[in-house]
Amino acid sequence: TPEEVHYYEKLINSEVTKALQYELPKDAKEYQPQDKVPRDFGSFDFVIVGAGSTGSVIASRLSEIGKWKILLLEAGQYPNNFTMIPRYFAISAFSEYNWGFKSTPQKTACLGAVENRCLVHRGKGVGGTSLINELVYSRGNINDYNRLSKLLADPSWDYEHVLPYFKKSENFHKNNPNAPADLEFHGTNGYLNTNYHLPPSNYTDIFLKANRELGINITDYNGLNEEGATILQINTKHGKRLDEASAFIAPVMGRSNLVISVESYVNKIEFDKHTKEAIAVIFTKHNRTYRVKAKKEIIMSTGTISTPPLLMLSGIGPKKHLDSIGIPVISDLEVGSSLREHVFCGVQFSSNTSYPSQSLQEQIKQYLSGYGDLTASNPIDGAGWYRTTIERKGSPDIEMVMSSSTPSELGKKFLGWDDETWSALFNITIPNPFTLTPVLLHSQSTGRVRLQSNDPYQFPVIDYNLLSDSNNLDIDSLYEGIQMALNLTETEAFQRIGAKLEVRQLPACTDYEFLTKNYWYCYIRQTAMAAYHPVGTCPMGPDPMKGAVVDSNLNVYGVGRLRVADASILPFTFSGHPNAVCVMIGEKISEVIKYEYGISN
Ligand SMILES: Cc1cc2nc3c(=O)[nH]c(=O)nc-3n(C[C@H](O)[C@H](O)[C@H](O)COP(=O)(O)OP(=O)(O)OC[C@H]3O[C@@H](n4cnc5c(N)ncnc54)[C@H](O)[C@@H]3O)c2cc1C
Repeated sequence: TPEEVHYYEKLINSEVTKALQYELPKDAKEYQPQDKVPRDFGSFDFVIVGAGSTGSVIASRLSEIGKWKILLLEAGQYPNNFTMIPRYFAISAFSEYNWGFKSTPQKTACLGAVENRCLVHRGKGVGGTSLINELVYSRGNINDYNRLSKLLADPSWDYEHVLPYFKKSENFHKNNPNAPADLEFHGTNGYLNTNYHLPPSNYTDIFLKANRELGINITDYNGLNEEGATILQINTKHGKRLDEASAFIAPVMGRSNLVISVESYVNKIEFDKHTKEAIAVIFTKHNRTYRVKAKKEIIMSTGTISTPPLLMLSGIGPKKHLDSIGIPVISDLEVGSSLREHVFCGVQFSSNTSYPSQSLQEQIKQYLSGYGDLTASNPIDGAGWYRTTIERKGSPDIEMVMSSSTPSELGKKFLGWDDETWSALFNITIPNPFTLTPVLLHSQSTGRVRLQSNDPYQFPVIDYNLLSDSNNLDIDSLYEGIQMALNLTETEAFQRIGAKLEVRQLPACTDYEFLTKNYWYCYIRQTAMAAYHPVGTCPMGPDPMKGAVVDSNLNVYGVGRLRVADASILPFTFSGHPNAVCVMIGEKISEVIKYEYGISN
């Protein structure tokens, strides 16, 4: 109705204005309580901490068992009408739905960002990071899982065994008849709607044609063969964001055995001194402190960046580090010691084909009918998965994403560019710009997450250490990714739209001859950023002496009744985005728990 269109127009204008003025928080002091002695919040069979992509799935699945009482604790709020608009993910990132973390000043990447800090966008709210993500549904490569199961010596993590969980969660719609889809790899009865953005984009067509010219396969990257060019699958329903809470929790909100407590900031797990079993969780809500007991288990699903500080504050972490800040050690484990990330580095081009522009009202009308620009984070949904000459792990190590790229103040803010780099790259008029962005998938470099102090209301110290491997394999791979982007734009398909490289001399790179290999290496270190896919800070593995934090059933080593289930458990980055993997982890661990308690076979 015209009223609805007017409502959304007002909502969008006000959120954009708010986001432009919004300062990301510097700490979690808003959760600091006024009391000291915890009040009793009762007891539950399972306490799940964090209602993000993984925690939402676990809460939904465990509460299927009517006799189990489940508590889901979440620091943030429920999603709203604005977070539901896929196109505005970067605006939602400048609101109370983002924790607002930043990395330490970096030396080998993010050099064009303010203070050389990469922004570490992490969602806060019921839905977690899936409230602000780009909604691409991607599982990674079959070989990622086979490599994982080998490392764990546990066949339950190989692709054959995880595929049923992917299918169980998925409700796949082949709503674009031209999209490549291996239907036998997709599920159609799950909570998680997966489909294609409509209408199909002409730019995507050009991208696929260019790939075909280069002899590259067109493929369903979530099917048998990931490698090749593709049309991305996204998690939306009738054009709206389908974050994991909307998918898995909204349909079961009526269950009386599932209690969700929002605005509840967990700051500690308590253990029985003798048995070292996790028995309670301490959290603050509306300036008060509470203790809730867990009769069976506590499951930490607070994500790759927030799970390590919570474990460390509770006495689980590297002894040396905990000793240095005066936290008594319960289990000496390498928590937070191997942060891994994807790294992206965009390259701009101009063209002679304009992207059709529409009024906001028109876009809203289409959104309300379930299609159009607002229904995807990136309406150009062409992407490719390729191997460089460096790749040795049997799966693509570069993803290429095509997007439209109209420079904006919000884009600058979202990526954290400093004025100098921003002006050099974008403060120029580029006709009909588009961007090709290679993403490094198999990063060799590792970073870490540590505590600043024993104060739970301070943010963690996040050192990405991107592109820092001594053999330069990471930067070599990204350089090859850029060459792939240049090759693609030299095809007839791209030349027909007049594709032309639009890279400027960056002030920080004037020592290098423009567009030589050395120049590109400088360009990469200036403009490459963390791709918001962090994993690895509580890695699964068979041996805690070799850095593992959890076993392959996600039990934390050295203590009892405590599991970690979120992206932090992945010991290496996959050839894909992590959200669908988190959903699979949630499905899998829920089955494992039901089995261990004699509920399912
Ligand atoms: C901009 C952006 C784009 C992305 N695009 C994609 C994409 O297109 N496809 C894809 O697959 N992945 C994407 N990702 C990554 C993906 O969304 C995440 O990897 C995934 O959501 C992580 O899930 P998780 O369960 O590990 O943690 P989260 O979803 O982050 O959940 C953690 C939850 O714990 C809560 N929490 C944290 N600390 C506390 C505390 N102390 N007390 C109580 N609650 C707490 C948080 O508020 C949050 O709700 C993107 C991420 C970003 C930021």
